[in-house]
Amino acid sequence: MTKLSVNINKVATLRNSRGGNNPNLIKMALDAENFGADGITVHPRPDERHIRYKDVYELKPLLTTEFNIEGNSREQTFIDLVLETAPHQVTLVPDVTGQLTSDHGWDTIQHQEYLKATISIFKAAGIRVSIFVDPDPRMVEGAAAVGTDRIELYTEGYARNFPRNPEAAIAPYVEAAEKARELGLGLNAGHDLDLNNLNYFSQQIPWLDEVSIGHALICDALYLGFENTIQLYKRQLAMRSSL
Ligand SMILES: CC(=O)[C@@H](O)[C@H](O)COP(=O)(O)O
Ligand SMILES: NCC(=O)COP(=O)(O)O
Repeated sequence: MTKLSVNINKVATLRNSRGGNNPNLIKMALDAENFGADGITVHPRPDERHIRYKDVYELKPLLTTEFNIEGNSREQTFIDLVLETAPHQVTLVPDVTGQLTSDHGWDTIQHQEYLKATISIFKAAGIRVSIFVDPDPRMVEGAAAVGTDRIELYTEGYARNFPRNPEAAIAPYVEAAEKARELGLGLNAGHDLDLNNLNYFSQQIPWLDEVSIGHALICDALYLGFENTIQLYKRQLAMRSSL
């Protein structure tokens, strides 16, 4: 069954807006686990506008589910943070400095040497590595060649096109996911997944290992409550019907 990793960046964004500790990020992470999350994802950025490096150090010993740290490994501070906190998984994302949010995957061919070297650092420390890629079979082949354990498919394009034409929206993702399976890569997905588009994605690619979801899930929680929302997302991943 596909795991749900709850991205708590937006909880930190809300907390930081007033400078205090409300909402309490640690409590919300632990509550997310109690409410059924299979993991917690954070994506620290150098300006610490949401998750702070200090949060990551505090979270690690307290979490009981899978901890996934996403970020830009071109920053030495990110590499140090990951090696010092030793999460279950690190997801390498080719962010550029000052980027609003992640908006593209790795070019795994152009950056082959860099990725090989960086992935080997994390793997030597016993940390599973996933790399963020666009749904392009060539990029998936490139990912296998650099030695990553998993890929994370960047799903913003799927989410954007889903309301108009679900079949067309999912097609490149199924192709990329099949390539990943053929090459023996684990498979994650994330970005803009929500209660409307998650079940279809999950049913079309049932071998998906994990989704990480933050923005929509935290927005839904404002209306539906945090516990209920996590359960609703889990249900989308569990539901199987003849489409
Ligand atoms: C890697 C990725 O897909 C992003 O979705 C990111 O982790 C989300 O975090 P932000 O919403 O803070 O950009
Ligand atoms: N890796 C994607 C992620 O962690 C959350 O993305 P989003 O749901 O906030 O768009």
